[in-house]
Amino acid sequence: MMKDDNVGKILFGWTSFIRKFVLRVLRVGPIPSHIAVIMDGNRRYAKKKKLDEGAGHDAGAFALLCLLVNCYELGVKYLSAYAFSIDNFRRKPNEVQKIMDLLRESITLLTRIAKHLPVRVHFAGNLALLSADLRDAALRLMEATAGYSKFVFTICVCYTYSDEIIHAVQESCQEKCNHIQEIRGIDACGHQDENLIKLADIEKHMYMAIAPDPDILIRTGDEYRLSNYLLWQTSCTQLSSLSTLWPEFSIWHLVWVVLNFQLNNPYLEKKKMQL
Ligand SMILES: CC(C)=CCC/C(C)=C/CC/C(C)=C/COP(=O)(O)OP(=O)(O)O
Repeated sequence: MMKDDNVGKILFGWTSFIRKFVLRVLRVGPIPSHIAVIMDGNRRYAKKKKLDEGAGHDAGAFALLCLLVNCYELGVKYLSAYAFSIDNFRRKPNEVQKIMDLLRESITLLTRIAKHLPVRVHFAGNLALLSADLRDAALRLMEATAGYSKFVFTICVCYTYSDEIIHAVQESCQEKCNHIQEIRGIDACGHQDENLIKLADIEKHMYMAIAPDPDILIRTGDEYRLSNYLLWQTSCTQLSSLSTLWPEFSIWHLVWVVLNFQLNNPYLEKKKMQL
């Protein structure tokens, strides 16, 4: 279980001189605007440390909140995390329940953190699949932090890219239908091109519309797949697969990944221009 005194540990326990110095040095180079993470290796971490499975996810949530603080201080503007995919509902019921409980605790913790760090928290995914109380807590946190614009933390929950694209297409169709109904009988024939669904319509209705495409996607736990995560948004993203288990992800891994981004940046920028 994540404890409330973790707020202090996350915000103040890590503010060492070395950490601040390292982040300042890193800021000399280009800073990624958006970092996304696939947090693999929580159960393996628990096994390695001879803990129960839930403790691995607790440690993973703590690592994520530390990354949030480090990204904020580094000057990154968006952090997105794949916290729970729709496919994860196929796991054992007690494991699903534990992750849901952890999400609930994380919402409480983030509400407290937001009092110290002006972070906008956004939940991206099919929130209708969450239990009513968890969905309400998520919506309340989104509403409470909606006024912050310096940093956006997106928690992808009940998310898969396939679901995101179906959602965006359905919403776009619905919007066009409403539009056609409005103009029917006035000048419907003259609006044919307007009635076609365009790229901008789809993008507007993506769950991830709140953030630009990620500059870096980190996957831990020695996995090299995208697992239905942000497939639309990652055509020009630097992929960093690390063998580290997620709960062991530290500031040094972040430094390594950002340094690689800085080295590759001229190439990535050139590729973006060619799109
Ligand atoms: C603050 C916040 C939103 C917290 C998120 C909590 C958290 C770490 C969720 C990760 C969930 C998950 C299914 C990870 C994959 O690791 P795994 O369980 O598949 O582990 P394995 O790769 O060792 O099997």
